[in-house]
Amino acid sequence: MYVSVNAATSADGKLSSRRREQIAISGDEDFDRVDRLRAEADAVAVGIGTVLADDPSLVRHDETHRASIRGEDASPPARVVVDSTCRTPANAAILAGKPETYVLASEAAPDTRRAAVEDAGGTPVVAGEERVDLSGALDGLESVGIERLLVEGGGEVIFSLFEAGLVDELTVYVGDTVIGGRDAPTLADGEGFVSEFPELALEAVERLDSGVVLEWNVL
Ligand SMILES: NC(=O)C1=CN([C@@H]2O[C@H](COP(=O)(O)OP(=O)(O)OC[C@H]3O[C@@H](n4cnc5c(N)ncnc54)[C@H](OP(=O)(O)O)[C@@H]3O)[C@@H](O)[C@H]2O)C=CC1
Ligand SMILES: Nc1nc(O)c(N)c(N[C@@H]2O[C@H](COP(=O)(O)O)[C@@H](O)[C@H]2O)n1
Repeated sequence: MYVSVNAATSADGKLSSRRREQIAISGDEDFDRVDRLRAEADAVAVGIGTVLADDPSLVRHDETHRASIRGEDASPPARVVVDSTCRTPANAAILAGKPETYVLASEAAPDTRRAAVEDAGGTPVVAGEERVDLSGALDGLESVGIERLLVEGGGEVIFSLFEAGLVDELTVYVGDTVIGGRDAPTLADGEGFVSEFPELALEAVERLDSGVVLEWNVL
């Protein structure tokens, strides 16, 4: 599977404030760029922290761009939540309507929560004992035809993907603001690396809105 990570940070590397509320760091041009990235993906993923903070639907994408790649009848990209214990609320926007939503869970998810996710329209994919085993879960997604995954965050999931060596490409929009705060989420949180830091090769730099888009391949 090809895994692409895209997120927007403040100039000081924050995804949001310490309140963990959704902040529009991107401007219109960058949101349009993200819609094109979504259109190129088989599925768009976020972690449960992002679902609980932002309640995203992940439905919006550039339909014209998708049709130009896949034809007019192409179905929209599927949605994915990384959610060990199936905490995704039944009324979460990410479970509403179409397209399909895969909930990547672990064995620790109680049967009642798995059933609640299914009743709300989601499809659990179980990998790992306590937390989601991301490598196994992505294999599960591949088995249902997902070859290109766009991950939008948040910082915990992005770090774990890097830690597991699963990221192929990283794109970051750096906006023109400073958020600050030691408890505010950053692009890659988790425990952090202390050695053997992932290495990136800079592929492109583009001015957009009042910020810049940086695109790296992961070596
Ligand atoms: N500016 C931007 O582009 C974006 C900003 N955001 C912001 O980011 C914040 C949310 O980020 P964050 O709190 O880091 O949450 P995440 O969305 O990264 O979700 C983290 C949760 O995912 C679950 N999880 C399951 N398995 C794993 C695993 N193997 N590795 C890591 N996590 C796993 C964990 O919960 P459990 O154990 O219960 O399963 C964990 O707490 C919000 O403030 C949101 O607004 C989010 C996306 C993009
Ligand atoms: N690219 C980007 N720029 C920002 O400034 C953002 N705040 C985000 N957030 C991500 O977008 C998701 C919401 O998407 P929908 O409104 O459902 O289309 C949100 O959950 C974050 O993952 N992204």
